[in-house]
Amino acid sequence: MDFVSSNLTSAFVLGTLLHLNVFKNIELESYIPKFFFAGIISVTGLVYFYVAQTGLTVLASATRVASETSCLIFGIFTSMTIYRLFFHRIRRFPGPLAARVTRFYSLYLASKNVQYHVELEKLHKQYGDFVRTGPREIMILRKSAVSIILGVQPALLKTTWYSSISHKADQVQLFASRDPLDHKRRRKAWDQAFSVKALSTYQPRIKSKVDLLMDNLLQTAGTPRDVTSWMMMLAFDVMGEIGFGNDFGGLATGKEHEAAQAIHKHMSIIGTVGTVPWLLYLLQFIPGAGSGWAPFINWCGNMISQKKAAWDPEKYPQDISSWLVKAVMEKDISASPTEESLRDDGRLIIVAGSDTSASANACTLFYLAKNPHTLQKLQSQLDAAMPEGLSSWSYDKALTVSYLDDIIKESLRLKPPVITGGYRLTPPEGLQVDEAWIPGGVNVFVPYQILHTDVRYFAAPHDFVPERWSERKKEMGTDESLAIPFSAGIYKCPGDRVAMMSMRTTISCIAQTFDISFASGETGDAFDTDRKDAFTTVLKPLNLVFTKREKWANL
Ligand code: HEM
Repeated sequence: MDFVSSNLTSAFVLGTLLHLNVFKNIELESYIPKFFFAGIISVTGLVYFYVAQTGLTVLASATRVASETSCLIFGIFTSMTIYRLFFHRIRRFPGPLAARVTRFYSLYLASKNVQYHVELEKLHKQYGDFVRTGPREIMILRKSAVSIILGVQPALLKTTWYSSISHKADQVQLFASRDPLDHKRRRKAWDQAFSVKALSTYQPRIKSKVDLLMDNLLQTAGTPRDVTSWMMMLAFDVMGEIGFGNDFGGLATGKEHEAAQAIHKHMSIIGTVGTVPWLLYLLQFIPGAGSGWAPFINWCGNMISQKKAAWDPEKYPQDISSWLVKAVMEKDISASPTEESLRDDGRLIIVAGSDTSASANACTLFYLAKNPHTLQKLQSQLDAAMPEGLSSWSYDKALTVSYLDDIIKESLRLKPPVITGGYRLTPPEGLQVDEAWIPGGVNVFVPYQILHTDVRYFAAPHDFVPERWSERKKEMGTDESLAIPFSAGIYKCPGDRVAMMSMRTTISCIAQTFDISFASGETGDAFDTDRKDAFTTVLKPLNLVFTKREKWANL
């Protein structure tokens, strides 16, 4: 064998050994940038070595190094493919062949129509309750998996999916912190921001935003309104207000703020590229790739700076960011560890609270338009609680109308704003879910929407039946703990109560004041079936007509 062929063979063997002894045993995603940069340095160094030691020209050296690098990479991928197909610890779980080999198969499925949840449901129907959806990932469709994966103590770690910005807990927001101790510590500040007392300061300010919306709907009553867009503007204004004491001006101007536009332009990237978490992570190293986010990042950054400048230790915090700033200023153990992570926490307030609430409200209005008898029943209960309509509205009275909650719950069951989510890592000792033993170090998830519409767990699973949560609960065998739109366990949404408060306020005011119908030419079908799964939901426009009820003709 001549020198060149022996080098190529060695490179191939080295690639195989690298995979078997290093890559196979670590969370590769976390190290990809490091390997990438180490690779560039090694390649450059090797070209230099050949030029200096063998007298080859730069071009000839580069060509030789390119061949050797190709053989090394070929060795890595050959070993990886054989291992993943035939020797991997989850090789016995069924799933598409391509998904066993590479995460790019998920990227392919998600890119088809940004409806990864639809593709996952097809896989569930084809392969059963335990499906290998990635080389090291299993989707589980079992009731028992919910408490095992999301609820056990100590909690399972979040997967590398959450590290698309950084793998260092002190550089990122709470949601992206994969270190359980760091998360537990920081979660305290968030939970304080959603205490009963804090919520009572948010409630009138949520109502003031809903009032703005109501003024608008009253002025344009009888004409079609795109609720997808208006619920988005409402949600951003609410989260701006209770998050930072400063809204986005959407309801006042009828236009989406540039910070909100910045988020929405990029959601489908998260829905598609997010299926290969390390790829999403690498994207940020491309110069200019993140520039589209700038208006949003700047808005939140300015807000945090203002909050810090205006910090008054004597004053009760008036918004969510003030609670986070309070922890930092008082050097509390729950504080975001760095300025960078505090700013990222600021962004989390808007990202986590706005699109989710907007989607929940828009979907609930969709179901009320589609089910006039449900709307009428709700109206009569709201009328009984608040006989003077809007002028007699109070949050406490709206709370007494339990059918309102049944409707919201049913809408969240059928169309959870976080459609899939909740990716967790099995502990080193593995996990037992019913008859299946899942080895350690495997990514697992229970897709919320598919679980919520499983006929084994919900009777007439695709029908909108709010009564399944109350008078028909027994007959329909409804299991409360299975509908988990806010997830469960220690990573459960801390904003669930404020989200419910916001939804109750919005839906009760609108439903008591208006009859709701589809606009001419609107069937609601595209809205119903073409939701995009971008972690949170991206909705199609939905044109509804809000007609003032006869009863309030003089309003
Ligand atoms: C209908 C509205 C909402 C829904 C359906 C919802 C749903 C969820 C879900 C499913 C998660 C867990 C995701 C995962 O583990 O991968 C989550 C986390 C979170 N949500 Fe919400 N959410 C809503 C509104 C809000 C609001 C209004 C806020 C307020 C800022 C908020 C703040 C958060 C935060 C901070 C987390 C991360 C929690 C942690 O990692 O400990 N959410 N949400």
